This record gives sequence, structure tokens and C-alpha cells, in this order.
Amino acid sequence: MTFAETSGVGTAEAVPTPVLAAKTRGLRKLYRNTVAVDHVDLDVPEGAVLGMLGPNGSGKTTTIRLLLGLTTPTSGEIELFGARLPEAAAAVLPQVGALVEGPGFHPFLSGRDNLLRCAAAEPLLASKAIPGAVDEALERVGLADAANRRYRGYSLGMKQRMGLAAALLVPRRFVVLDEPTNGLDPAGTREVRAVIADLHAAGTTVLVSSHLLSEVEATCTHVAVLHQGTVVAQGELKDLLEASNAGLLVSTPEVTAAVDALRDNRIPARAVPDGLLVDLSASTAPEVVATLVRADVPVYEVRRQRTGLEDLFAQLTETT
Ligand SMILES: Nc1ncnc2c1ncn2[C@@H]1O[C@H](COP(=O)(O)OP(=O)(O)OP(=O)(O)O)[C@@H](O)[C@H]1O
Repeated sequence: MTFAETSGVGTAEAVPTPVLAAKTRGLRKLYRNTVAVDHVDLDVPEGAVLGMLGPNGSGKTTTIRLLLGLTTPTSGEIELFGARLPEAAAAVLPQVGALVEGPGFHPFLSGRDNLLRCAAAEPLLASKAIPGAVDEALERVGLADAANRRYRGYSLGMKQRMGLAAALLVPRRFVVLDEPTNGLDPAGTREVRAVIADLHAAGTTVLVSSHLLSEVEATCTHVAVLHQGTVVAQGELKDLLEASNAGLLVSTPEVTAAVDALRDNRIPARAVPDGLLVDLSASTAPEVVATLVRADVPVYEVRRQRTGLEDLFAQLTETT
């Protein structure tokens, strides 16, 4: 049933298309002879926390830099909130907060003074609101106590937090974080996760790149997997995990009889420590259960094997 049918509005208004915070089509970036990204069609739905995953050199940072207008595409289209870059850059980029590699902070200024300089360059921040915004951002990333120390003496983790604080100086519609937990200890990592969760709860769209698959699984609603400069899978995390689940675990004391009965019906299965693992690529869970019941095999438990994002990631990126 469509939106139009359920709401009673005319079909002319039809099904609502989801608003995209960011959209790219046919994005390509060449550095001399190196193809950094190619054919990148990325959708970042508004309100999502999208994890961008990919091995080293797969094009994550290049895609992020293109989205932020920090580099120009060789070809292809980029839209932020429906507005085309580079034409709409001045209008939309102030609504986008970013943590990207190598933020340019001044080594001899304190953390607070650096952020005061960043805040002064924010078009959406009134002068009188600057000191409060800086203190709030420092507090949010756990740097309030070190705010008056020189940036030069900060640890890698503290420098990373400074970048995050700069991204959070004003309320943003869209926050883009390139490897935000790089250099952070477990406590810092938890704090970054909490910041992402707060942003998500406030309705902010977040794009976060990470090589920590478990982290993406824990913090993201959506995922895009990059491999050799192109997007090889994207969508809601739960859908991608579902699609990667090809196995059914069956618990039974009669493993041999069960495997034989399934193989007689051309359903591949093999014994595993807790029973048998059935390959679902050519059948469905109800068919498997019905086959076993017809063969008088006692079935104690049936559950889907969860492969986890790590397995999905390996499946998608190990084929070259
Ligand atoms: N400024 C540049 N000049 C030349 N080549 C570049 C430049 N930036 C990126 N590349 C190349 O483009 C490809 C994609 O790099 P990119 O940094 O986007 O990948 P990544 O997925 O972010 O990698 P990592 O996880 O290692 O940061 C790589 O082959 C890289 O060497």
C-alpha cells in the first residue's frame, strides 16, 4: 500500500521520497593517473548515522573531501540537502560540521583560543554567542580541563577531540567525521560514541568513516561499504546484515539423519558442534523445517546464523 492510499491524498502527491542529507551520482575523482573514486552513487538519508567502511585506500577520505567541497570532482554530481555543489556551497556548507584529517590548529595557541578563532569564522554564530559555544564544545568532548594548555602539547587523542569540538561549535544539520576515534583510548572512544548518539537523538545526520567494524555495528543505522573506489553495498545496517545471513542453525540429536534428509531434497547442510548448519541460498527456513519434520527428525531449535558486519565486510571486499 502506498502513502497516497493510506493517507487519502491524491496520487499526484504520491509516495514521499526520503530526504537525503547527501547524494552523489557518478562521482569520480582522479589524482593524475590514480582513480581515487569512481561511479560513487551514495545516499545519506536525513537523520541517519551512516558508517562508511572500507579498507585502506578504498576512497573514504576522498569521498568525504568531495562532499565537503574540499576538493572538486573530476566528474559526477554532489547534492547536500537537495542543493548542488559547488553552486550552493556558501548556503549549505555552514550547516555541515566536519572532522577531517589534519585540522589546521595553531600549535602555540591554547585549545580554547584555537576554538575561539574557529568560532569567529562560523557564519551561523553571533559574536556574543562565541565564548559560550566554545566552552560548550570543549565540555562536550572532554577537553574543558585542558582548554588553557597549548595545542602543541596535546596528545593525539586530545588533538582529535579538538577537531570534533570544532565540528560541534554550532548546531549542525549534518556532521561528517573521518575516523573520529583515531588515536583515542577506550574512554575517548566511548565519549565519541556518546557524542554521535546525542547528535542522532537531536535529529542530526551523521556520516562517520571507520575501519572499526564493530564500532559501525554499534553506532550506525546505515552503512556504505567502499572497495577500490566504489560503493559495493549500502543501505540500512539491519537489511545488509539480514541479506548476509545465508545460514540456518538447526539443533537436533539426529544430525546424520537430518543432513541426509536435507541432501535428498537438494538442500546443502553440514554437521556443526551444536547440530547442523543449513545453507539457505537455495531454500527457505520453512522448507528446511518441513523437510525435517517429514523425515521424522526431531527439531529442538532453529535459528538464523548471524554473520555480523565483519563477515559481510570480508565477503564484499575480499573478491578482487
Ligand atoms: N591527494 C592525493 N594525491 C594522489 N593520490 C591520492 C590523493 N588522495 C588520495 N589518493 C589516492 O586515492 C586512493 C583513495 O584514497 P583515500 O585516502 O580516499 O582512501 P581511504 O579509504 O580514505 O584510505 P585510508 O583508510 O587509508 O585513509 C588511494 O589510492 C590514494 O593513494
